[in-house]
Amino acid sequence: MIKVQHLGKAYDEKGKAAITDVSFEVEQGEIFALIGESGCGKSTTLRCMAGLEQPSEGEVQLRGERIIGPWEQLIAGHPDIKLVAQSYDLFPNMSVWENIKHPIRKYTKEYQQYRISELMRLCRLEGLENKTPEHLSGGEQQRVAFACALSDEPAVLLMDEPFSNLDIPVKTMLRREVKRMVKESGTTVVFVSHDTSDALAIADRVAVMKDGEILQVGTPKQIYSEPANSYIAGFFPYANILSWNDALNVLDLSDKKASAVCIRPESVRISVAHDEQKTKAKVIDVEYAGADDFLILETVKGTKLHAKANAFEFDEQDDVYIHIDDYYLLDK
Ligand SMILES: Nc1ncnc2c1ncn2[C@@H]1O[C@H](COP(=O)(O)OP(=O)(O)OP(=O)(O)O)[C@@H](O)[C@H]1O
Repeated sequence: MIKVQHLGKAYDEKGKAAITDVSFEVEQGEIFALIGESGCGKSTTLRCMAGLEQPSEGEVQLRGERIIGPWEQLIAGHPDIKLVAQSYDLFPNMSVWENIKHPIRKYTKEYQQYRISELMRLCRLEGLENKTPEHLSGGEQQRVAFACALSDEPAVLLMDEPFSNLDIPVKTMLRREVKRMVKESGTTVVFVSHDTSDALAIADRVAVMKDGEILQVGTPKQIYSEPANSYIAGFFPYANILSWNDALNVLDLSDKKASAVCIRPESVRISVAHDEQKTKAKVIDVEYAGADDFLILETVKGTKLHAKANAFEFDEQDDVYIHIDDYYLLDK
């Protein structure tokens, strides 16, 4: 559906390029996430894909046709591609109904009625028809922005940080809703986020960006369990990225060679019973987080590890024995 080929963008001819040689493809109906730290070039990539930014190099194709940049046409953008910006861009003086109607105002009254009612249902906005954006919660405004973007049935929906500025319960609910709405409508979606949990929760595939370049593209499972390098491995919270020497303190790595080792917190198995076969460690911190508690452990040889465990079962200074169930070797 959409093909990004060797895309490059330098805002300032003398300065560093915002993105360099960015390439990936997105299938029809797929949810694709671009993740990376602030300033790594996610929004620039998205804006080039929407035809709102002129690429310095490379191109973006929609169904095999090049997206024309803003310097080459009078009105920037592409009719089949909609971008939902971080600011939602709703009309403040219009009701929810009128906001959703705006992109399809040229169609017949009957079609408008049918389409808006369908979107109100799809985006769970029933009952909010007459409210203006200022009287809606953040999550509701986000759903209205989503309905507006979907109203003219774009082939591709681009979303810039759709889940930021939302509290955790709303964010969790909205991620689930977005996935349902997108899969139900068959739209192709590319969204950007600096939060790996967004990508893991709803994306079919993920691209990790750093300093304007794509480091790895894969399914959430591949990115999580086969990270291409330590940066990607460490981009997920609580990952243990150990130097080779530190790793030797907790793992038998004979016959193996790498520059670093990644151990996920859920791979650190903890027991309290004395066991000569296991590595002795001390609990140095306990972090309560409800469903996902974490311990910080330190082995007798000084290697620190995050471990997932029921925090109520442990106290600081407890002696424990650990076994590493799984790990990944990292080359750089
Ligand atoms: N209009 C612009 N003019 C000049 N430089 C820009 C412009 N827009 C972005 N940049 C620069 O390009 C780089 C990439 O910015 P971009 O907004 O694409 O990153 P991002 O990953 O989306 O960041 P964030 O997550 O903070 O939104 C940054 O160094 C930024 O300062």
